[in-house]
Amino acid sequence: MNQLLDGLTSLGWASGTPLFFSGAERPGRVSVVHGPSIEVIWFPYDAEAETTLFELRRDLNLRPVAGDWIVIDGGEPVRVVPRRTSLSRPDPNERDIQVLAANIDTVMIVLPIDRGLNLKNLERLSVMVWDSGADPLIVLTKADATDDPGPMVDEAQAAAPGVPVVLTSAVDGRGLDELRSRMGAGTTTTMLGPSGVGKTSLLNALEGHAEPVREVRRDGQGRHTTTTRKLYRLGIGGVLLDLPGIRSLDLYASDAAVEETFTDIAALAEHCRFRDCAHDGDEGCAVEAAVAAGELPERRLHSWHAIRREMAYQSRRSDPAAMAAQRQEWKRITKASRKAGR
Ligand SMILES: Nc1nc2c(ncn2[C@@H]2O[C@H](COP(=O)(O)OP(=O)(O)OP(=O)(O)O)[C@@H](O)[C@H]2O)c(=O)[nH]1
Ligand SMILES: [Zn+2]
Repeated sequence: MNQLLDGLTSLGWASGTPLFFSGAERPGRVSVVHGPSIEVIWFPYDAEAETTLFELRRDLNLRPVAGDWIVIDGGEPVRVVPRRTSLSRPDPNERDIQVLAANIDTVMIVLPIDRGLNLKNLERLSVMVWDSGADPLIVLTKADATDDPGPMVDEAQAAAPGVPVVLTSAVDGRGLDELRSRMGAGTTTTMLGPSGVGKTSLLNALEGHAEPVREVRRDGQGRHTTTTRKLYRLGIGGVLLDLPGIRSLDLYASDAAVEETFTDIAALAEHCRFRDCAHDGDEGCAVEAAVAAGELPERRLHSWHAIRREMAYQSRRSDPAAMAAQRQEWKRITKASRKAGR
């Protein structure tokens, strides 16, 4: 059993958290979803990990995503473990919210500073991360390509109050140890950021001390060894989920997540005359007063307005009634499968 627990830890399971399988059930983790099938790294017999492609069962309690813990019984997935955190965005094709990845502890918001820092992207991404339940970490890349990174570190800090900011370079290696120190055994990290910001370079640089997860793959024709380029088992102990699908910046988040990112505006809003003040020409608005007094950058209030507008659009686009009904259905199925499974 101890060896199995070590194996699970190497997939990002935090020791000390409750075990999610019992009896003949076997544990695994979803590394990637290919249409109707899921790739699962799991432990069929003992502590030796294998990767298997399973067809998705229609009656699973949740539609699995990368990062999900999953229970295999009788050679097929029978249950997705309730998620601790989930990263989501509006589904580009359907009127719904799409969960992109599950059970991520830290989301690195990766942005370059070689040509100035895009604060708007930083704010949008932090809202998305706060909403997921994971801890955000701002990673500024390409520090070697700018003479004076200091002011941009300060700007990043001011744009996301309370979120740690790490200055890095894949070229000279600065900041990498600090990232590694946050990626210890039993943690799962992923990276968010637009194309070209340096995510792949960062991963390769971190991987100087790491190796991709390597297991035996069974594909019906026998067994052969392979590597999974989606779920990296880092030398430092943690797991890095590399999810090319998560590179869009569409936003869906709760009001609470916006407040976490805009704590400065939330604090000022306490002093607005009206509780439902829109900070947009309203009488007695303390936020606009702070902008006028030069205490709050105007850009910051513009971002806040833009993000709120976008969220209002997204929530109109998706159908809340249909979503609520779907959630009820999931709950019902989870309960039923728990009763049947134990
Ligand atoms: N000077 C400098 N250039 C870097 C650094 N990291 C990445 N680059 C360059 O930036 C470009 C994009 O880097 P990638 O790592 O491919 O970026 P990415 O975020 O993975 O891009 P996508 O795969 O498109 O999402 C490449 O030309 C890299 O050589 C760095 O630390 N310093
Ligand atoms: Zn106001």
